[in-house]
Amino acid sequence: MRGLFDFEGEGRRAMGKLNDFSLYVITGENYHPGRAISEVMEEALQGGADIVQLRDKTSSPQELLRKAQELKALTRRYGVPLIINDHIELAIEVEADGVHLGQEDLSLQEARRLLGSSRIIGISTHAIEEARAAELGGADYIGVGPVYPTGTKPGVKPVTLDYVRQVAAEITIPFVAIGGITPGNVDDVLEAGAKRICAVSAIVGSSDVKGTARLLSERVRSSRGSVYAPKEIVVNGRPETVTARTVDQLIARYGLQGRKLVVELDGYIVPQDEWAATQLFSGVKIELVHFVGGG
Ligand SMILES: Cc1ncc(COP(=O)(O)OP(=O)(O)O)c(N)n1
Ligand SMILES: Cc1nc(C(=O)O)sc1CCOP(=O)(O)O
Ligand SMILES: [Mg+2]
Repeated sequence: MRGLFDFEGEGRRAMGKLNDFSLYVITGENYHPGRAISEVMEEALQGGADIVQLRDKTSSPQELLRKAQELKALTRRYGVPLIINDHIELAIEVEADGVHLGQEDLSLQEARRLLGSSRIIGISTHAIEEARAAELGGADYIGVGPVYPTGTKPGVKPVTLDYVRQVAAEITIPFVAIGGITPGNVDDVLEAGAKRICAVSAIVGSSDVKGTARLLSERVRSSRGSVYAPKEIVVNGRPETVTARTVDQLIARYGLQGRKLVVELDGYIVPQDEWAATQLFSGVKIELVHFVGGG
C-alpha cells in the first residue's frame, strides 16, 4: 500500500459536497407545460434523482432567482445538491452547491476563484482534450455528451458511445453521460462505462416522472452491482476484489482503524464523518493514505 503523499502538491481538495451520485436530473419546463417546476422536480427526487440542476434559458433574472430559491429549499429537504447552470452569480446568491459551465461559459479558473474550493463545478465536454483540461483544471465532474441526438439541444452532433468509452478509460474524476438518454438506451450507456447519467426530457417530459426517474436510477445503481456482492475496485492503484460495503469497512479490512488517514474516492476526499455512509461500487478507485512518523 502506498504510504504518504503530498496531497497539497497533487492538487487534491476537500470536496464534501459532491457525494457519489447516480441520476442527475436537469429542469426543462418546456417539457411540462402547466405544471410547476418544483412539483415536477420533487417527483424526480422521489424517484431517486440524487443531484439537480436548474437550467433555464428564458426566464427574467427575478424569475430565475425565485426558481433557484424554490429548488434550493426542495433539494435541501431531500439532502441532494443543487447546481445552477451558467449563472454563477445566482449560484452564489442562493448558496447553491455549485455551478455547471459549458465550453463557451465562464472559465473554470475564474469560476473556481469566485466559488472557492468547497463548491461543485461541473464542466461540459465533447472531446477527450476538453475532458483532460477540465480534470487538470480542477473540475469536480464533467458532462459527456450529447451521447445521442436530443430535442433539448437540437442540431448538436452526438459524441456517440465511443467518447463515453474513452472518458471511462482515461478520466478519473466523476463523469456524467448526457444527451438523449432514455430507459430504452440507458443500458448501452452503462455498458460503455458510464457510472452516472443525466437526463432532461426522458424524466421531466414523462407522464410518470417519478416512475421514470426510479427506473433509470435503479438501472444505474444495479449496473454497479449489489453492495453485498464482491466488488472489483482499485485500492492505491492495485486491483482488488473486496466484500467491504463501505469505506469504513474497507479501512477495517486493511487494519487501518484509528490511523491518521486521508481517503480519496474517485478523485474526492471523503471526510471522516462520511466513511460509514459512503458505499463502494465495482469500478471505483480509492486511495487510502496513512501518515507515518507524525506526518
Ligand atoms: C450535466 C450537464 N452537462 C452538460 C450541460 C451543458 O452545458 P452547456 O454546454 O453550457 O450548455 P447549456 O446547458 O448551457 O445549454 C449541462 N447543462 N449539464
Ligand atoms: C443540456 C444538455 N447538454 C448536453 C451536452 O452534451 O453538453 S446534452 C443536453 C440535453 C440533455 O437533455 P435530454 O436528456 O433531454 O437529451
Ligand atoms: Mg452553459
